[in-house]
Amino acid sequence: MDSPSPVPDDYSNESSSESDHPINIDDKPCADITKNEPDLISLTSFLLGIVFGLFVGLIPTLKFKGINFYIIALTLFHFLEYYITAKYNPRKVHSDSFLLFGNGKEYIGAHTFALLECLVEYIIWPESKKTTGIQHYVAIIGMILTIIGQHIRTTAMKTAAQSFSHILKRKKERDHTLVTTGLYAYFRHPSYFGFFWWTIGLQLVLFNPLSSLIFTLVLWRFFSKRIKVEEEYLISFFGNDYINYKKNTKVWIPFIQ
Ligand SMILES: C[S@@+](CC[C@H](N)C(=O)[O-])C[C@H]1O[C@@H](n2cnc3c(N)ncnc32)[C@H](O)[C@@H]1O
Repeated sequence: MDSPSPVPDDYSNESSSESDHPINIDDKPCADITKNEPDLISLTSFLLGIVFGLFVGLIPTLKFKGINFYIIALTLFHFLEYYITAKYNPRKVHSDSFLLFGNGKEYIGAHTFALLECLVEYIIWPESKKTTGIQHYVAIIGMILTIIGQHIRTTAMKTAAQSFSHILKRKKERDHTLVTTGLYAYFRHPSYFGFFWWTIGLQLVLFNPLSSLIFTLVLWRFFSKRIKVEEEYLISFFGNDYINYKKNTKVWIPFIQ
């Protein structure tokens, strides 16, 4: 069995399933319906909405509110991945843009592991999940990281628009331009930065010591490798423009240059 990973599989899947053939109607870029089956898209959005609504509704009932926050943030994240791609990058939107389908076993396994860790610790040591004392501050820091991380990720996807792709591009497409404005003027990889802190924030909200450590190590290792490869391609696409951009911007994920 594959080991759990907090990285959605579409990140690691190298085979392109995004639309390579632009579709325009009245000069407006359109989504390819064959890659966005309406029944699947509407059902997925509906189910994400139900789970989101259920955990909002359960806020007064559940004792440990960290669970509510976790599920609300998770469902919102997956909805926004599709929605922002559909809105700002319609030619590349695909049912996989939810980052839920494909071979997502490791990713689902990682979140299941985190929820199980929380449950087991709650059963054997309920005090460990009480939001009093220092834990109150840990929960607040976790929530702030999650909210800011989500905001940065979503804003980056909006700014990069057609240059953003969930799958790493190994061939330059005609509409791929170098993005150096907005958040990209301050962060070299804002969507990765946002996702990194979003994930760690969620583990802090659950007061999960084990998952906090494992998720941080796995994500750090993943992004450090991914950024190296991505930048080799970006240099081959944009040459000196990317080299100069790289010189003047930082990643802001600790120990990644
Ligand atoms: C999942 S997106 C992530 C973008 C960026 N790494 C970030 O974290 O915001 C990956 C794609 O974005 C493209 N990309 C990354 N940085 C870019 C930039 N500054 N301008 C244009 N394209 C970029 C890469 O070619 C890659 O195919």
